Amino acid sequence: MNLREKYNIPHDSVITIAGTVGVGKSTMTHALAKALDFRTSLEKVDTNPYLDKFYKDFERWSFHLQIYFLAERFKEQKRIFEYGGGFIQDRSIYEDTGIFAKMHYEKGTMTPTDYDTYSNLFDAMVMTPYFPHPHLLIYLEGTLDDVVERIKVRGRPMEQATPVTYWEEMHGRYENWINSFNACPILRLNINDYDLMNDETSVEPILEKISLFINHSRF
Ligand SMILES: Nc1ncnc2c1ncn2[C@@H]1O[C@H](COP(=O)(O)OP(=O)(O)O)[C@@H](O)[C@H]1O
Ligand SMILES: Nc1ncnc2c1ncn2[C@H]1C[C@H](O)[C@@H](COP(=O)(O)O)O1
Repeated sequence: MNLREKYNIPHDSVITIAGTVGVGKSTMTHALAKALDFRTSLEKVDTNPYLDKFYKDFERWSFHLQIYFLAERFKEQKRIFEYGGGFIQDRSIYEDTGIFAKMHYEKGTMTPTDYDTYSNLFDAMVMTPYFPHPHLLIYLEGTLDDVVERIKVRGRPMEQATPVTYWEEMHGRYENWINSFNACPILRLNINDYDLMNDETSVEPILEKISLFINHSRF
């Protein structure tokens, strides 16, 4: 019996991993996909044509970057649907608008007109009865210090050059965002309660929790 069967997790489940930059979403995505024999839907950072430019000049590139992310995530959504589920998704589409676009608009690095255009497009594409929401959103939470340390260790140059106040602002916003999120069931995991890098068996208690949440909410 494989782990998916052991924990009675439906083969067509779609699980999305949310949380601030550096908290461990990609690591969790790979670990869960491996354990469940699911496909991954990853955020591609290296091939993003706007990300470097964006970090150098938020005002100039924030609208372009949001449109790019929205298109990429929507394409991924289509791919997940076409395969009939069985996916772990690295970051949810909801964070693009609820965290990033909103933050840049409110901090003055996205114009009101651009934010309005982006929000209208997002709502028309995502906030409709036809958009398939994930079966579960796993929210990873950690302290600001731990997250900043992980960003440092990972060493993406554009993130190193970004002031800590940016990560601090984002960290605070995530807490408020998750408290009012209601598009699908949420499982909160604290990053100090598991260690997927050094202990492979730590995935099993997570699968157990996923099973409880998914089977409680899916019919
Ligand atoms: N349990 C862990 N303990 C220590 N470091 C971790 C752990 N999980 C992830 N990391 C490291 O933290 C950094 C950020 O993780 P990553 O999965 O890329 O985060 P995200 O996708 O949320 O940005 C990476 O360098 C990764 O190796
Ligand atoms: N919607 C977004 N707007 C701005 N920046 C974003 C958005 N989504 C992701 N990002 C950035 C943040 C990181 O630098 C990279 C990858 O995110 P990660 O949380 O490390 O997977 O893209």
